[in-house]
Amino acid sequence: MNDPGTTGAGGTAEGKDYRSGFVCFVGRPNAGKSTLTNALVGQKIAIASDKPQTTRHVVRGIISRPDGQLILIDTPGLHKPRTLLGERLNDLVRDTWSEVDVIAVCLPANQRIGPGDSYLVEQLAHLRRRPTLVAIATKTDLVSGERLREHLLKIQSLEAELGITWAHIFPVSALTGDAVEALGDVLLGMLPQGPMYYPDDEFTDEPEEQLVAELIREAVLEGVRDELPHSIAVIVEEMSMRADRPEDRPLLDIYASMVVERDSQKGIVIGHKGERLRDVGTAARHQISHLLGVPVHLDLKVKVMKDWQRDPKYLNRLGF
Ligand SMILES: Nc1nc2c(ncn2[C@@H]2O[C@H](COP(=O)(O)OP(=O)(O)OP(=O)(O)O)[C@@H](O)[C@H]2O)c(=O)[nH]1
Repeated sequence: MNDPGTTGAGGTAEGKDYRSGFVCFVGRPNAGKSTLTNALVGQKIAIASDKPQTTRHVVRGIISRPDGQLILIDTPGLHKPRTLLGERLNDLVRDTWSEVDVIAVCLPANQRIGPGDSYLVEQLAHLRRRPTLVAIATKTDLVSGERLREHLLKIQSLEAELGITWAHIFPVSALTGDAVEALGDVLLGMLPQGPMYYPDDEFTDEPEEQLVAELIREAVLEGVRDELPHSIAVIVEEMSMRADRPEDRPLLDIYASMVVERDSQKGIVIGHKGERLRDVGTAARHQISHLLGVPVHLDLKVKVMKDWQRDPKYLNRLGF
């Protein structure tokens, strides 16, 4: 991702000292990743619903400065996979981690570093291509100087324990703003020289649509697995950012169809007075919105394609 020759999205670097690249904040739930993202990004960005054309990754925020651009990438957490989708999501997370320039591990100062944190760092140690690693001690406002010192030493000891090297160990409070600006400087300083990437993409790439289709399918199957195990497919007909939205309130419109094989199945999927369809829509919308990091409007219809599983024309259309 850090080769400006192949990844530029058409933007221009402002002089030869211009740095740009991709940073991913990781850490256990509640570690303070979102709050820190918002603090770093402050007023200076368009909270990104958009992504640079060069990547399939979810952009969480963009910090643009005269001397560079830092693009914060979002990934879901790693979870014990129970389904193929779960495995693919984990693969996607690891792929993303291998491609960014810097991974910043958020370790809240008010909590002991535990097995979950070690597991995460171990996963980073085993990536096929390991980016620069930074440790961020978050929420420093919640602890005493003594406790913070202990926390920082513990973070440092992970190096020997897990076979990694921190390029920096950085204490910060997103709440008070303490050291946030300095963290931005440090992160930007670690990026390679590169182009100004610009977020002007419209979520058109195929893999993302497939992922969305699968999230919808999972939501549908949740309620009807026994009744209709294999009869449901999902087509994402259209996916685009809604025009004319304020920059800080983006909305992604998704038009999708659930495909069933028979008229009788249509009723099952829709449910009494459309209740099931509404529930599925709500569940899927939350999942998609979480994955893509942008609020979603989901328009879900049900279509009957007679015996689609045996019809090559339908199968092609459904991407099998
Ligand atoms: N005191 C204090 N609280 C903080 C700070 N940063 C975050 N918090 C609080 O910690 C909680 C979790 O913060 P988030 O930013 O949502 O954490 P997250 O890592 O994004 O959480 P997930 O989305 O669950 O992964 C929230 O209640 C924040 O207000 C900080 O610097 N100081």
